[in-house]
Amino acid sequence: MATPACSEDFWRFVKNGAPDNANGLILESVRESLIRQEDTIVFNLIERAKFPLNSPVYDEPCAQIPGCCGSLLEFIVKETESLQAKVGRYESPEENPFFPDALPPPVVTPYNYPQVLHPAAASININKTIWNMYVKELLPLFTVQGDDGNYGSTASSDVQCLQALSRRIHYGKFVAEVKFRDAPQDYGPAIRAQDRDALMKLLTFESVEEMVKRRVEKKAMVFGQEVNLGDRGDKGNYKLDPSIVSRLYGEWVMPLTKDVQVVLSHAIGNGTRKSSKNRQFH
Ligand SMILES: C=C(O[C@@H]1C=C(C(=O)O)C=C[C@H]1O)C(=O)O
Repeated sequence: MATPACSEDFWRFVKNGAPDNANGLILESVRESLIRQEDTIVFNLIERAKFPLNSPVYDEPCAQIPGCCGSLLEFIVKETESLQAKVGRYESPEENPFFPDALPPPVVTPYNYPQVLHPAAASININKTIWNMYVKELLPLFTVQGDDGNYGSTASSDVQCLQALSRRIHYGKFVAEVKFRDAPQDYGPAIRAQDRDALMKLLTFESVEEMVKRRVEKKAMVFGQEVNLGDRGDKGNYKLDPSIVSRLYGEWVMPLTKDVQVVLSHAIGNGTRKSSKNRQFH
């Protein structure tokens, strides 16, 4: 049977229980993107680790800025997203805003992104969970305690980290799309039955996850080492603790990526058709 031309056709096939051809190449390209995104995440975390925790960025209202009632981080993320929305960032199926309410429309001609995802994918946004994980759990793990007053640079660095983590975790939408397409005979019944455990089992490749954890740890070692000419390498002294990056992936990034996939399958099972990135799921 020929591969359905577009996502809509494909999902009709799934609903009808019709088989589809597996296409390993597609999963391969999704995995390649996830691997490349690791570089961005590790670099961004190394950049953020230059600053101490600087807790006022997160804990205190930014009283000096007129019209701002939340934290400095909230302010900078909202302003960044507003600017980026104008140039069409959130038209991309890879991007999900942290503050989707009242984003301005694009002022540029929209780029014609290929519609590869099921329409329900646009309704999935777990950025609230990602925000809480980053601020409450991750930051205290990889920054040193303290306050150097460098709040603007710290918050700018947080924007990069949050956006990179959000993109990676929401990439679960693409992982789900290719995995469901590759084996509709397995995923179709689990989606229709909304069987979370069965879906998790199908989606999980433990050997891949082990490899991912080892690779990101190695990337943190390579990217975070002191580079000297000659032999004076400062071995074992890293800008970011590599074991924390491995933990980040094992405890949060990969489980949340799979959550996105399961939430998507529920939305599909529930027949979510009309959707908008303006909805937050928790
Ligand atoms: C992304 C994949 O699916 C799952 C999620 C993974 C991840 O988030 O990196 C890794 C392995 C799988 O358990 C994959 O199979 O490559």
